[in-house]
Amino acid sequence: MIADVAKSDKIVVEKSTVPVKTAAAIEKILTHNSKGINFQILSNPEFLAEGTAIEDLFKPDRVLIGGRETPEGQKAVKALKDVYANWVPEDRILTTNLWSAELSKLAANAFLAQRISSVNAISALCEATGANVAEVAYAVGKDSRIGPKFLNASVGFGGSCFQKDILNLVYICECNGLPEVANYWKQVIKINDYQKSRFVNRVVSSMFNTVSGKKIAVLGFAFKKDTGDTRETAAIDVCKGLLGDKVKISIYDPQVTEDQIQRDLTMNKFDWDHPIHLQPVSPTTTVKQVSVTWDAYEATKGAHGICILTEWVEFKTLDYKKIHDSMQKPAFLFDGRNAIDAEKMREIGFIVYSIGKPLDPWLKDMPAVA
Ligand SMILES: NC(=O)c1ccc[n+]([C@@H]2O[C@H](COP(=O)([O-])OP(=O)(O)OC[C@H]3O[C@@H](n4cnc5c(N)ncnc54)[C@H](O)[C@@H]3O)[C@@H](O)[C@H]2O)c1
Ligand SMILES: O=c1ccn([C@@H]2O[C@H](COP(=O)(O)OP(=O)(O)O[C@H]3O[C@H](CO)[C@@H](O)[C@H](O)[C@H]3O)[C@@H](O)[C@H]2O)c(=O)[nH]1
Repeated sequence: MIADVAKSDKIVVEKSTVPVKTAAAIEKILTHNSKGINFQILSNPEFLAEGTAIEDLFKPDRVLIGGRETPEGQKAVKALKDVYANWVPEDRILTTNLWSAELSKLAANAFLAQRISSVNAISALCEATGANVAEVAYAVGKDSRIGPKFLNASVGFGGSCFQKDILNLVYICECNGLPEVANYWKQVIKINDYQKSRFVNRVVSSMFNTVSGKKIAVLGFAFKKDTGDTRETAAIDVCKGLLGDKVKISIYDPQVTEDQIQRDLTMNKFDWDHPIHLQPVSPTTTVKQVSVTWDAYEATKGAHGICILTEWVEFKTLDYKKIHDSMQKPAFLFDGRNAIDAEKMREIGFIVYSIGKPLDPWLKDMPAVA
């Protein structure tokens, strides 16, 4: 512990995303072990996103520093502010009290995830009514009070942060006797789970209500493009949902290894959060119905359907005519990211499902039961 080795006063900075009041716990532990040394705890949450980490570091929307409202606390805040001031404009460095900084990080992620669940909820209604979610999101986002970012309907948000941080927020609400507020935020996760199962149901119902014995190619396994991270990726739940129906799945992702995919599909939810030596995986527990390829054409060869689950740019420029020729007919394409031009795919001969877009007559005849 830092208290064991510190020989002079220290500033301790929380960078990780933590429950509100964590600084108070750290402060207590350090003070009780301090041997006369003073510790100032600061909250300085990290807002970078994967895939854009360096950009976010150099040009952050804001830097947030929370500290005690005492002269010592404010001195510590200033010391950290001076470090950031080397490359971040001063008006982007916000200073608050400790609890505001800790809570702002959780609130920011909850708001971001809520936007995705909101547009995903609307995507279900678009499919039911013939509206187009891209047009709706564009029109809604043109309102400057709402703004255009983070309104892309998808198969569901993933990543190590959103779900964990909302559950963190929910837990804090419950601990503070606020069950209504807790339930409000829980709903963001419920809609995300609903979106993933809705996608699986759409795949199964379109393919004559069963995928048993069929081959599905999954293009993209990472939780978003430009990362090999698979934590909480929607692909895990979609693959597990399909595997319930004895499907054969062939997966291609430019950044994710076979080992990682097998581990994800055999592991229980949240087990990835444990140290690797405690993870319950052995070579005998691989999923036999799943194969992993290093080529999109190999993955799709002989397949009955394709699911696009990550918006990798290279998926836009694949030779879909060649892919269609190599597939079983009718050939299905389920685009969980609205990543490709559905009209062009229809011209090639695919039966296409795009999240939140007007449905093919084929899909209308086979409504998915969510
Ligand atoms: N990944 C991101 O893009 C990102 C962005 C902003 C904030 N964050 C936050 O940063 C923190 C780290 O995220 P990450 O993606 O680097 O995670 P990570 O899983 O890669 O790293 C977490 C590390 O903490 C260690 N750890 C876990 N529990 C521990 C414990 N009880 N005691 C000591 N060590 C423990 C793990 O062994 C691991 O080395 C999280 O709080 C996350 O919410 C992450
Ligand atoms: O319009 C959108 C935007 C994102 N997503 C999905 O949402 C998830 C999260 O995306 P993103 O936020 O870009 O990635 P993260 O790296 O998880 O970053 C989030 O989580 C980090 C960890 O807390 C924060 O620091 C960042 O600010 C916050 O954006 C991914 O599955 C995306 O595909 C959508 O489905 N639709």
